[in-house]
Amino acid sequence: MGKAYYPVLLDLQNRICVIVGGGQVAERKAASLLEAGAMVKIIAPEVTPRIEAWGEEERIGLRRERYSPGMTELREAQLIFAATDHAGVNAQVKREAEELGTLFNSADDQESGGFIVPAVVRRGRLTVAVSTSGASPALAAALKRRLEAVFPAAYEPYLELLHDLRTSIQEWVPDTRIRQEMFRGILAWPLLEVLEREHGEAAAGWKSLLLERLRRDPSPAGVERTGEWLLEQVRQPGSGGDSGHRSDYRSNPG
Ligand SMILES: C[C@@]1(CC(=O)O)c2cc3[nH]c(cc4nc(cc5[nH]c(cc(n2)[C@H]1CCC(=O)O)[C@@](C)(CC(=O)O)[C@@H]5CCC(=O)O)C(CC(=O)O)=C4CCC(=O)O)c(CCC(=O)O)c3CC(=O)O
Ligand SMILES: NC(=O)C1=CN([C@@H]2O[C@H](COP(=O)(O)OP(=O)(O)OC[C@H]3O[C@@H](n4cnc5c(N)ncnc54)[C@H](O)[C@@H]3O)[C@@H](O)[C@H]2O)C=CC1
Repeated sequence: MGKAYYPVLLDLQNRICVIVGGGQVAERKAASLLEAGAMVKIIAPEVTPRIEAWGEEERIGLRRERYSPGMTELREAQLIFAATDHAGVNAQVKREAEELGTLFNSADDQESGGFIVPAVVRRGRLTVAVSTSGASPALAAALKRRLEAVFPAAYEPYLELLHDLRTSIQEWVPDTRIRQEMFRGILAWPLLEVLEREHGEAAAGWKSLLLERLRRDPSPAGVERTGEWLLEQVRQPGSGGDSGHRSDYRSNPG
């Protein structure tokens, strides 16, 4: 059995991340770093057309040179990636990263003692990361594709809504234990089902209705009652009632 890695989610917003190498692997690492809002700097004599374009658009810093120890970019970096096709160069980058005490990723050496990158499914605030600890990157990528089908796009607004409900409940309910019971109770609501059909204003309408109900009855029992009410709306969208939002739901069943 291999070693056990410790998974974390890094906040790299506006942090400098340096990639030595400019091929396919460097491009993939750079794309996900840009998604995370990092300031990416690439050092390589030859780069892919996409990296070239990012350089021209100044979306990344591009230094078209061979790596040599002591470059300013590495000293400023929070993370250092070695992704050249020369094991010797990658090993040199590793040595410098160790001297600097900077977290390091090697594209070609799992024993490098740095961090490794998982395959990722993102749905807004939801991150599902898969790793095989280096045993089979191909399997990590294949499992990611399977998980993409498990998590539909509605998870993005679903998490936004859960976040808003949670923030309000934190204001209304002083007791942590009661809050926790409420948060767990909300997971039983058929919210995902609603958000798969309702978008924009209709979805916002549901949000205010749910918040209003919870505000009047901020308790675990209130969560349960609101869940039952919501289920009723979802199951029998045609049954009576006085809510304009409910008729929105009825008029746009999918
Ligand atoms: C250790 C690790 C270090 C690191 O890079 O962080 C590493 C190392 C190596 N990868 C190699 C090969 C491939 N890597 C991929 C793809 C990905 N590799 C990624 C991560 C990792 N790769 C880390 C372990 C992660 C884990 O196991 O969980 C992903 C998940 C994330 C990312 O890179 O962003 C991304 C998928 C992203 C996605 O699809 O979403 C494919 C498949 C493909 O390209 O379709 C192949 C070819 C098929 C195969 O070999 O399986 C080789 C051999 C090179 C050779 O043989 O020459 C090495 C070196 C070695 O094994 O020593
Ligand atoms: N971790 C991963 O996911 C994967 C890792 N690999 C490994 O990563 C290596 C790189 O793969 P690719 O990107 O496909 O290779 P590539 O051949 O497309 O790119 C190599 C890059 O390294 C640059 N380079 C070479 N010498 C350099 C130096 N002295 N200083 C700075 N840059 C230099 C080149 O200019 C080029 O941009 C492979 O050799 C393989 O060992 C391969 C596939 C996946």
